[in-house]
This record gives sequence, C-alpha cells and structure tokens, in this order.
Amino acid sequence: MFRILVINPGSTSTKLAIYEDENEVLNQTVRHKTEEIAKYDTITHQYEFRKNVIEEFLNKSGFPLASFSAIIGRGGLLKPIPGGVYKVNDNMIDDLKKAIYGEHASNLGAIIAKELAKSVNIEAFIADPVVVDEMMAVARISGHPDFERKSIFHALNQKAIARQLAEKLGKNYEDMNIIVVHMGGGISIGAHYKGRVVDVNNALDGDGPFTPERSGTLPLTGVLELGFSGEYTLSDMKKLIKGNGGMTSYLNTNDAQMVQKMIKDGDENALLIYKSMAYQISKWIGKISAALDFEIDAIALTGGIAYDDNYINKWIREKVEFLAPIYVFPGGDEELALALSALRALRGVQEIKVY
Ligand SMILES: Nc1ncnc2c1ncn2[C@@H]1O[C@H](COP(=O)(O)OP(=O)(O)OP(=O)(O)O)[C@@H](O)[C@H]1O
Ligand SMILES: CCCC(=O)O
Repeated sequence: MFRILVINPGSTSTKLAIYEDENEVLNQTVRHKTEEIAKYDTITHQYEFRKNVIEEFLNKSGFPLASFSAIIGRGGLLKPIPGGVYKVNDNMIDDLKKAIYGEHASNLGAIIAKELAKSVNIEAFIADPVVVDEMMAVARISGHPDFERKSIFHALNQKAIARQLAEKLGKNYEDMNIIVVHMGGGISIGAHYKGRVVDVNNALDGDGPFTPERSGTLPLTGVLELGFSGEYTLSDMKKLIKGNGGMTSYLNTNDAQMVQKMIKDGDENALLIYKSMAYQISKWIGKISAALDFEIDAIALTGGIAYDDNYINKWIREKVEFLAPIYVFPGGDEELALALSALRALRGVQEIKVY
C-alpha cells in the first residue's frame, strides 16, 4: 500500500488530503481570509504560514511523516512544459524560489512538498502544473509582437474534470470538444479541443473575467496611467491585478459565500458586482466558443464557486446554456488527480518527467 500526502495551495485556500492507494483517508480545505493573506507582500512570504497549516493538518491526522510513500504538490509557475508527473528537483525549486516565472500560491506546493519529503527521505512530485501549454499557434498572438499570450490556468483541475465529464457521458476525452470553466480564487475558461486545451485565458495576468481576487482584463490605458502616476510600484500594480482585484476590490472579500450572504441581506451593490462576475464569465464562455468553431459537446462548471447554484450557476446557465449542455462539478477534483498521478509514478506505470 502506498500512502500519499497531497498539498494543494490555492489563492484563497490550502487543500490537503491523505490517500492510501486510490482511497481518500482524509481531506481538508483550510480557507484563508483576505485580511490573513494581505499580511504577506508576496506569495513566497506565505511560506511559513502555509507550511504551518500543513504541519497542523499532519499532526492532527496522526500519520507520522515517515509513514508516507511520497508527497505530491500542486505545481506552480515554471517554464511552459507538457502535462504529466514531474519529480521535484533542484532546477524546479530554484525557479520557484526566485519566482522566475512569477508568483502563485501553487509555487509553494513543490517547495513545501520537497522540504517535507527531504526530511524523511521520500520522493516529492508535482503534476499538471498551472503552466501546462497546449495552445494552438493562432491563440498565442496577442496583438503586438512584444507580447505573447501565455497558457496559465488551472490545468490540473481542468483536465481532471474534462476527463470525468467525458467518462460520465460514455465518451473519450480525445473525441470531445468541451469548455471547462474553473471558478476559484482565479477563474480560467479553457477550450478543450479533442483532448488539448487549445485556448484559455491567462487567469493570472489580467486576462479574462474578474474573479474573487483578480481584476481580469482592465482598460489598458487606464492601467498605464495609474502605473506611471508615480504612486505605485510595479509590485503594487501586480498586486492590484492579481490579489487585490475583482470582488476583493469592490466588496473587500474574496469569499463568494460571504457575498451571497450580503446579497441575501439586501446589499444591492454586492448583487451588482456578483452578477457582473457571472456576466463576464458568460462573455468569456461565448468568446472561447469561437476557438471550438461553436461545435461544443458540453460545458463544465467547476471550482469552489460552482457550489453556488442559487446565483452564479443559474446566471451562467441563463446566458450560455443554449451553446451546449452544462454540467456542474462543484469544488473540483484536484486532490484525487494529484494522488492518482503520484500513485502511477510510484507504481512505475507513468513516466516521471524531469524539469
Ligand atoms: N459552498 C460554496 N458556495 C459558494 N462559493 C463557495 C463555496 N465554497 C467555496 N466557495 C468560494 O469559492 C472560492 C474559492 O474557490 P477554490 O477553493 O476553488 O479556490 P482556490 O483553490 O483558493 O483558488 P484557485 O482555484 O484559483 O487555485 C471562494 O470565493 C469561496 O468563497
Ligand atoms: C492557476 C493560475 C490561475 C489563477 O490562480 O488565477
């Protein structure tokens, strides 16, 4: 039997799980409030805080670290690489610690996994990191040769949910056209064309709908004027887009459940902002449909916000369900997808790639 520790740091949460072979023994989501995250200038500075959360989970679980066969973390901002399972190596840790390709909570997945694994001499892996790149050439063109559109999205969950949906419909993922809408702290909307994510918004860098924490696409000249006003550093501007944008900037919370409560309590502004988020998501579903020539077999809604049938899922259905049937996978399947990847690597039935 293989016992696996799964570490999944998201922008608004840390999700943890323990698997024994295919069986989930424990799963816990620790949510991080806006005020808590706001204490840290960069994601890298969240290292101790997130590690403590993980150690607390481990202590409570009663499983000693030495009893695990491997640890797998959600993979972060690395150079663009194909999907698959990767051993955490020094090159990877170096790129992540220096945040060469940027800051994202999932950068800490590999770093903490490696740190813990090293202390008991077991393997650390990541799988399908946020930089998985299957974009078609035409989707890479941005509008100016100095800028290329990048594939940065919830690759792990998007792939896992698309496969789960195909299985549910009795079809092969590789034979289907699916739009997957991951609605978490960030939001990514991917066009899966016969098993490849041929286009997707860069969910991290100001592209797409606004989200609990991200601004999404903003009016560009307005951003330039603010950036050059002298009142903001580059790092302030990045934070404005990535951590302090969207719902957080309008309503002071990254918690969609809190916003639902505000709406129920009669807050008209909360209603407008939340409805606008659904509106922008719907617009992006419409836009990405063109990448599939509007031949869409199904649309999947997933991520934490997909639990919200009262508002978000309903509003999205009203706008885009005519395009294709909509299936909802609340939360997602990231921990299972990670555990199965580690298991396949340990059993030697999946190639372990080298970064
Ligand atoms: N039952 C629920 N109903 C509505 N919204 C919910 C529910 N549970 C969680 N959420 C919301 O989902 C969002 C977080 O989603 P999720 O946990 O998928 O994100 P994350 O893992 O922190 O970030 P990301 O998925 O971008 O990496 C938060 O705004 C949270 O309030
Ligand atoms: C997975 C990268 C996207 C995001 O967190 O917004």
